[in-house]
Amino acid sequence: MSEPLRVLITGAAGQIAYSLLYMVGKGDVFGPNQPLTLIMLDIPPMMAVMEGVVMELNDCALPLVRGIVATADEDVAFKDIDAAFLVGAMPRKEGMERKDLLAANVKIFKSQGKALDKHAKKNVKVLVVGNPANTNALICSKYAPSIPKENFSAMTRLDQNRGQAQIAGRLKVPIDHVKNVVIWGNHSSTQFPDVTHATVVIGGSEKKVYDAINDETWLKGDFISTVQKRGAAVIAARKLSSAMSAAKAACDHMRDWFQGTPEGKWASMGIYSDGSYGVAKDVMYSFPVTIQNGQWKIVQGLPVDDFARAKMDLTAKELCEERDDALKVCEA
Ligand SMILES: NC(=O)C1=CN([C@@H]2O[C@H](COP(=O)(O)OP(=O)(O)OC[C@H]3O[C@@H](n4cnc5c(N)ncnc54)[C@H](O)[C@@H]3O)[C@@H](O)[C@H]2O)C=CC1
Ligand SMILES: O=C(O)CCC(=O)C(=O)O
Repeated sequence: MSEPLRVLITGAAGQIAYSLLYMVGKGDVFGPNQPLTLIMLDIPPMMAVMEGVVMELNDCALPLVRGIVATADEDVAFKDIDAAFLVGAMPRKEGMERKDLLAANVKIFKSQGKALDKHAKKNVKVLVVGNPANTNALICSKYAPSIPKENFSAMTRLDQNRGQAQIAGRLKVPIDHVKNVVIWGNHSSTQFPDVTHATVVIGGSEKKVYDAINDETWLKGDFISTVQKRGAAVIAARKLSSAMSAAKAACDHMRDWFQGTPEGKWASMGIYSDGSYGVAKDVMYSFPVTIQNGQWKIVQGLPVDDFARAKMDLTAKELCEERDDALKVCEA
């Protein structure tokens, strides 16, 4: 067995972390043979709660967990880490848009960017979950100039999972029969969940989702808005934001990043835009990627029609505005 990987989870006393710590600790992300040191960061007023979570984590008796560090000190938390799940941030309440969180949350990611720059391994892989996730990831990377921009990402995997679940439900097939629903852009209500390239195994053969569903009005209407507004629907029902599904999506994202995407399957992740598909540069935009040996590559050459173009541009515009607002907050 190899040396333990040092894995940081921030917001460790919060609701996403409560599921995420267990999933990571039992090997869902780094595999069944990879020992781990779990590092938990939260803010000082949450230390007593975090102590309780540490007790429970110990009581889970997880063989892969070889050490637990629980701290409120960023200098301790970011030391020599291999992977970071940056979850800790304020969640949105009913009636808010995710960008309403920007002023409160972006400063957390400025500070954690600096801590990454100073303390983390230079090949650390960083997943930002805390909202507004894309812009927080961008700010984090800007304050960690010694770490390659490719090592920062924002979570849109929950949106991909939501989209694939909608399709599987409508076609009454198991979820793993649906693949390559793409999320373009921001993890916000402007995102574009795109099924143009998605396929489904149905009746033993692979078909285009578009043909299998055979209802363009739904695919271009309710399907898109259901995925865009799913976070708000969960908040309205639970009075709390998605947590179990967010933790699962964070595991899917990091697992694919560390272990690679299966042959023929794409993952959507918010990554530093290189201008592919005519998208603005210098934003963390969600693209379809394939991953091998820990390196993602944008899936290139997909046809983009006028409908898609308008939606991809709208979400890019929002990201540019968020970036400019966030930089103002950071520089103030
Ligand atoms: N990208 C995505 O798909 C999703 C993103 N989210 C976002 O994830 C974030 C966390 O959500 P929950 O766990 O439900 O919230 P929560 O409120 O249950 O937990 C957040 C935790 O973060 C901690 N925290 C605050 N500032 C911190 C700091 N500077 N360092 C470390 N910890 C800090 C809080 O004390 C709290 O324990 C929210 O911003 C939420 O909107 C949630 C679901 C999906
Ligand atoms: O919608 C929110 O703001 C909370 C959680 C989230 O980002 C989501 O469920 O997609």
